[in-house]
Amino acid sequence: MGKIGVIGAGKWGEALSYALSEKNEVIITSRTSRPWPNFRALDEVLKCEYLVIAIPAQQIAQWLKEHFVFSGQKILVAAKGIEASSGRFLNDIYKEYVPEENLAFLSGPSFAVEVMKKLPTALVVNSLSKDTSGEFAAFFPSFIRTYTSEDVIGAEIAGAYKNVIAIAAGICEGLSLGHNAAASLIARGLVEMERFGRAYGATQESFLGLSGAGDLFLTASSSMSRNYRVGLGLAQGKDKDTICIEIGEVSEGIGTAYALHEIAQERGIYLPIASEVYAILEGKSPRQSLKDLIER
Ligand SMILES: NC(=O)c1ccc[n+]([C@@H]2O[C@H](COP(=O)([O-])OP(=O)(O)OC[C@H]3O[C@@H](n4cnc5c(N)ncnc54)[C@H](O)[C@@H]3O)[C@@H](O)[C@H]2O)c1
Ligand SMILES: O=P(O)(O)OC[C@H](O)CO
Repeated sequence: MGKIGVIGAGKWGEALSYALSEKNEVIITSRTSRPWPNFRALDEVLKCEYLVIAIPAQQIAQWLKEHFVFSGQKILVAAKGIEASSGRFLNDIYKEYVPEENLAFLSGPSFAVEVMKKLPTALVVNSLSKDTSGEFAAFFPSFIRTYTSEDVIGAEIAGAYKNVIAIAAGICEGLSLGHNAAASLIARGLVEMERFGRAYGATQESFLGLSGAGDLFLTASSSMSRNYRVGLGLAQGKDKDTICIEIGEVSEGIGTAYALHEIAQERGIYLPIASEVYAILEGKSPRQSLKDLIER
């Protein structure tokens, strides 16, 4: 198998580098140097035929502008989020630099810490090009089952939106609202995600499978999720900046909630849970949000 370059050595970049090393030669780079044998300078990694980019959604546009040079690479995007400042999906950002047939997007339930332990995992590689999705899917190790799909927009929306519902689920747990409320929130969250996706031409299948329901069930039911932990913090009355400092890792649900709020306003799409998450991030009382959702 060919050489794969991973860009971004946060939790997910590190886990993907580790997993992909089972069958491939993998090198990794990041802003901060790491004492790993396969750590290399960005220039060298950019020369790889296949790149896996794990830089968060809120930073990727700037990073591409400053550092990326297209020379025919195929790229697997590992981030899950919508750009808050513009409401742009990752596909829209990347395709300014890379032909769409060279782009693939990774989705599905996948905590990095479990991948690092080689626990069984199932993921979807989504690309408009069957060749590109097939090539990336074949790179994954034996403990990761991969599927392929052409529903790029569905996978992207599902992966980003579930982070916002996970924040809501953390709030639900933090307020001790019980299992009935948690299950209702997850179920209605899935309906909301799918309705939003449909407005962009996504298929229902993506939301019922690993990219949607699978990742939502994982993230919205475990304090291993950073987004869920943001919700726990909000329920305790902490503000988002304090919570982000305490967590110390990226929570894509925050930026994505702001992006969804903007899109919902512009396009007149009904997103009750995401709208309440946005309002809570802006300081609304979680109990008032609950009341507004229940009495709606
Ligand atoms: N951790 C997981 O379990 C997991 C699983 C699936 C998907 N993801 C997604 O992967 C993405 C990355 O998450 P993570 O867990 O690695 O986050 P993390 O907080 O562990 O690391 C973020 C990484 O991004 C890099 N980064 C941040 N700003 C940058 C910039 N301006 N330029 C270059 N690099 C920059 C940081 O240096 C760091 O290496 C997110 O979109 C997340 O939703 C994470
Ligand atoms: O820890 P989170 O909330 O960023 O979630 C990580 C992954 O997206 C789970 O699939």
